Amino acid sequence: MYKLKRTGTMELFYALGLVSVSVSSPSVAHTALLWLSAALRGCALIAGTLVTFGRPVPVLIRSIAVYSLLPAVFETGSVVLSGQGSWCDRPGDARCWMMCAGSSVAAALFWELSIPETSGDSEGEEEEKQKHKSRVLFIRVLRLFRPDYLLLLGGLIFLSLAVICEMFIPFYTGRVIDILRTRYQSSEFLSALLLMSLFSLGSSVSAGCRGGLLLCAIGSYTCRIKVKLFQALTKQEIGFFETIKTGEITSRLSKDTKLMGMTVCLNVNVLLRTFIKTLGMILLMLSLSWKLTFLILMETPITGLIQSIYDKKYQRLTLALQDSIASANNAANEVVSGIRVVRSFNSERHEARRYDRILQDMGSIKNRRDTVRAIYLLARRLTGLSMQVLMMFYSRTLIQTGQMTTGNLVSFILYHSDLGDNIRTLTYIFGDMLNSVGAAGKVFEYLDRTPKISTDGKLRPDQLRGHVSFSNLTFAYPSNPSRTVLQDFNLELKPGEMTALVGLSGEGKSTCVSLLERLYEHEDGNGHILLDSEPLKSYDHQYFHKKVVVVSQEPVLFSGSIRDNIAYGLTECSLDEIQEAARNANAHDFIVQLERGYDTEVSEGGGQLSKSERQRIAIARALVRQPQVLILDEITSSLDSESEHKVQQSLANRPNQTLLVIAHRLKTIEKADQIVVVLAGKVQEKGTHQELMAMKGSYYKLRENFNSPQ
Ligand SMILES: Nc1ncnc2c1ncn2[C@@H]1O[C@H](COP(=O)(O)OP(=O)(O)OP(=O)(O)O)[C@@H](O)[C@H]1O
Repeated sequence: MYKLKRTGTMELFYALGLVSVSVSSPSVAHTALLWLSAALRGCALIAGTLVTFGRPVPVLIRSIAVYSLLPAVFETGSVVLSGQGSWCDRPGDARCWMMCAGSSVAAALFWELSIPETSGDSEGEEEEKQKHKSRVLFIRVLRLFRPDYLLLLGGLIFLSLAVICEMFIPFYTGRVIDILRTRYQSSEFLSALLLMSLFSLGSSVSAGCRGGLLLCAIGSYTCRIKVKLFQALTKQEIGFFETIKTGEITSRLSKDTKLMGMTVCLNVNVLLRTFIKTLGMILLMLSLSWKLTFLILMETPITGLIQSIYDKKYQRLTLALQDSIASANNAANEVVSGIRVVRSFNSERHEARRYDRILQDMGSIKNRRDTVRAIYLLARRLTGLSMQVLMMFYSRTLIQTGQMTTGNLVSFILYHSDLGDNIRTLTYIFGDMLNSVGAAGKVFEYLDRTPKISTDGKLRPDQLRGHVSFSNLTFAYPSNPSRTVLQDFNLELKPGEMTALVGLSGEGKSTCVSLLERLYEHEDGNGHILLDSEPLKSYDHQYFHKKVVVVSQEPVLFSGSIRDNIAYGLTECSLDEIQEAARNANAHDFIVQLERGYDTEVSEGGGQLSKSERQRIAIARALVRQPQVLILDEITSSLDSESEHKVQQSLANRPNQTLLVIAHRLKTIEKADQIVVVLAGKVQEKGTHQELMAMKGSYYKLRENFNSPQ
């Protein structure tokens, strides 16, 4: 006769009439009673904490939940597995009480150490927002896959087929063993063997097709995103490139776009495959022995928790290690590139010590990472081993009582060894998916960015005179907004006239050119720049850059032939036009002397040409467009006098062109119609050479300085 002892909380329930059932053996009623008492005990204790603290304390709630539920879980487990009750069938038993109290404290401690509470509401909200953002990003990444839906669908179908086939292989392995162990019937044996081979073949073929289709989808997706991102980047204003490091941009283009593709394809592939496989395996295991399945599933939360803690810690340390490797490389690079300074300041020892310190830091991070991995492997092995021992022990009883065959056990063991791996993969993939979605976030940030300088202008007049006026212009660079570079700047460039900007270095001459080229834009209300009385932004982007062309101080050439470089950006340009422009820039003669003439490949940056040759190609590139406004920013420094003469002659052949020249060699601009001296971002003086010399002001002083022996 089984009686509940009237102890503790149970006495209270008893008194309230909630517990009054007596059962002679473990039964459904007894189990229900245990669960009811667990629920009531939990509610009473939680109510007690609420009254005491006035608010729910998560750590206490968790401990109470474990403490209250454990006896019922333990007892139910014992009844299900062995058919006998444990010492928890008597609620007052000290062993049960101690086990529950100890386990709940251990569980609470384990939880607190591994998954600490967030410190405040704002952090919780932040986390929630982050999750929401990740979900939104994930959907966006998925949507961009639209053109590859067919490939993806095919991949997913083959994925499911591969998984289903794979799942049946251990099942038929067990069957074959059973047939061999018991009365052997060749037809049964052969059919089991045939099915096993068919499933193996099906799984291999489907896995191959799945891999191929998904890789195709990733390739096409990554390529599409790269092009989109590249287009978005090239539309950005120059100020954007000054605030973002080149490394960051290239990393978005190469690494993050690839990660985005992986997010959906590889992770979803692995996730789905593992998920379907896990589910299927659990179903098959249940069909083999539901009791044994129930036993081994108890391991799942522990494996999941261990894996998730390990992933978080390991990832953090891996990132730290990467940073540390990068700083060690930086330190070495710095010393190697600046070895002359290091040597002449006798700081070899100092640098060696610095490098050693960085390496030691790196070593310590590496050790910590390896320790975490060792502990993880140990914990994983121990859990797996304990579960295997338990499983073997229990399966012996099941086989002896005829509830299971040896073949079933073999299948079961094969499934079990896979199950642990699958659960680990599932937990890992979730973390990895968040990482990849983070990469997508950075790519979308650039994709969504609206350039600060618009290119929506529509104006394309048939006739452009090329009259430019800067009026009351005030400007500061976006990267240094507190420093005004141009202040109330006024300047007029007339068609058919040559204007020269002169002045000391850093006074604002190139800034005028950058503004006229629309590389930067002044803020509204800070003056105007008008071209034929219209603001620059109202002109069509392509039209504008065909009519207003600059040749800058540093000639930039791109990889491709010389011909491509001269016709750069023009859709239609004949070889005659190219050669004509090259002649005017005094580049034709040296080009035809090259082995492949105009088809000579220019390496990136034009490395194998001299600066003067590169400059002449850059001038030809400007002249071939027959611009209405031509800007030459300090080009004469890299030209010999013959080339300079030739260029001046060809410019004289276009009498209606507006010409703006920046020059340090003042001799070259004496013939200019207007010379403007720029000082501290303002127009200091203007006039012809003769007028300015007669004034004996800033221009005169510049000339004097220029002519005086250094
Ligand atoms: N991209 C930039 N971002 C921030 N400040 C800049 C930038 N470019 C130039 N400046 C600053 O603006 C000022 C004017 O520079 P600018 O290049 O227009 O002078 P400059 O007269 O053309 O000089 P130089 O003759 O040496 O080319 C300088 O003080 C310079 O430091």
